[in-house]
Amino acid sequence: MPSVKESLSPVNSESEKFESTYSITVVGASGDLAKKKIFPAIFALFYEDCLPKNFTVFGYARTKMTDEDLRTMISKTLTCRIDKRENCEDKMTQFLKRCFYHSGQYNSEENFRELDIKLKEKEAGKLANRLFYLSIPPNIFVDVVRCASITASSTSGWTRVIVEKPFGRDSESSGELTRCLKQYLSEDQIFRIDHYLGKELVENLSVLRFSNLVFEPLWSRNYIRSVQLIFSEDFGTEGRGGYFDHYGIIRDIMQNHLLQILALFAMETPVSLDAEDIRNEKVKVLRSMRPLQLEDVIVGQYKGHSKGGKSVPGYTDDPTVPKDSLTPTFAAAALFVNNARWDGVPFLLKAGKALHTKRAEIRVQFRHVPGNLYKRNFGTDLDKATNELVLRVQPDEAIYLKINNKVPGLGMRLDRSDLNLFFKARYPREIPDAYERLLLDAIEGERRLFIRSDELDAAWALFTPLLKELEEKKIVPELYPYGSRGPVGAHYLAAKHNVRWGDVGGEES
Ligand SMILES: NC(=O)C1=CN([C@@H]2O[C@H](COP(=O)(O)OP(=O)(O)OC[C@H]3O[C@@H](n4cnc5c(N)ncnc54)[C@H](OP(=O)(O)O)[C@@H]3O)[C@@H](O)[C@H]2O)C=CC1
Ligand SMILES: O=C1O[C@H](COP(=O)(O)O)[C@@H](O)[C@H](O)[C@H]1O
Repeated sequence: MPSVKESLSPVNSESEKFESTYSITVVGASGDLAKKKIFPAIFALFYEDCLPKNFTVFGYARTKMTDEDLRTMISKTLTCRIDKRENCEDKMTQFLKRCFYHSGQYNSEENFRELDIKLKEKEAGKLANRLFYLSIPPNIFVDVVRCASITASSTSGWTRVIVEKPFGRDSESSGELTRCLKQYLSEDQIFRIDHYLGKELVENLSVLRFSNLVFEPLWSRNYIRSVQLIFSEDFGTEGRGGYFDHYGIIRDIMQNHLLQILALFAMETPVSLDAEDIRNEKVKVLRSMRPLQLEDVIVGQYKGHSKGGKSVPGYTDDPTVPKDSLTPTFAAAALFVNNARWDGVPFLLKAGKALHTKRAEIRVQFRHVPGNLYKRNFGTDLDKATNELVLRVQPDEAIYLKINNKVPGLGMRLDRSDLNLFFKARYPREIPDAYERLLLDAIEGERRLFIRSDELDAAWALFTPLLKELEEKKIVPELYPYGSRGPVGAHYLAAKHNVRWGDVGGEES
């Protein structure tokens, strides 16, 4: 099977009949994610000449649309990093010629056979590789996979399926989903996407650690005092309340995005960069986690308020959310990896909607310098003198290290300063969206950034008992005002583990 890059190279007419064709079928093409992320990512890959020569894009959904309607939808809703580039319009015109639409039901074998006929027309008897992107609610994943797989055996190339989260709501439903999908697909055809793994700084985490001798030896309980994984959004669940109320912030962000980052952060050195070697190490971390207790977690929910004639809605003001909903829109948790490397180190995870800022970061707080010669220069608060390594995942990607430095001049005054790698300044080019990287990886069969079923099982095994307890005991979330820094309970949780949240220490902390 030629790689995408090989198939980008020119071919002579003799070899043309052995060429591969590629198709991406976006199932749920009329939906929010397809418009916001998937079509823009496919177009960006096309614009950058990263897609194979013979590729076709199909949209599939129940909504009645023509090919032209889909094209109009794509060009009208397209906002991506490319859209201000030169010759974007020409490229768009070329791109749209490769986009087609088929309307059908998600459980209709007949409708998928019709799609198959249209795909075959484009494939023109060549080796046909098909990627299906399931951008649909999870209750119809299995129907679609069943119908799409009927035609898979009649194609000569590979068939792969990208599955969007949520992969179930707990161990049981996730296990059931995996079993059902595996009736029709093998594990290596399933690409479970966690788009945080496709973010530049998350990929860079392993590079930073494993290719820099100044960091790798420090990566353990001997030097690291706490690790903080923080996700905050400055908007609420507007427009997605119905979905969100069934899941909550722990399932929406913590059990997947933050836990995946934790596993990557804490894993042992993999044998190689091969997908299976990396995923083997991640799964070991997930299986080594100490079971989560209720007292390790605090939950919150945002409330509305009005200020100066402006009002913001609370979570339960959303008409699709029950007035008495206890679903958390904020959670903070202390997790521990029970192994020799991380014994006793708290991994503090925090995720919240409707907070004061939109940010995602990884913060590594180091221990105090033993017998610090300069301790009297820091007054009584030695915490202010600890080094901290921050990977700002978004916005404005950056890696910075907080160090202590002498303020120039006479006398001895120390200042906490940053060694700062600000990506925009160092690399003045746009960073591809996570969906671009992940789509390209799926086309190339690179599984490193996708979730394997045993990783998923381990992630749910960790969170399911906690989620059940929160729900059975009807734990009432602490209310916090929309646009605030979240519930104070999060500070008590950190204090219990003798640390402070690094993101609330100052203006540009
Ligand atoms: N939106 C986002 O930001 C994110 C979404 N996701 C996940 O991606 C997937 C798609 O998300 P999103 O685009 O927001 O979803 P939508 O609710 O927009 O659904 C996508 C499409 O599926 C069809 N659909 C919707 N509800 C039903 C239903 N009950 N039964 C059958 N078909 C239905 C609709 O198409 P039609 O009626 O034309 O058939 C709709 O356009 C979901 O699994 C979601 O959890 C993950 C991360 C972020
Ligand atoms: O998976 C999800 O992620 C988004 C946040 O993604 P980002 O790339 O914009 O940071 C979040 O809003 C959504 O609730 C969740 O389902």
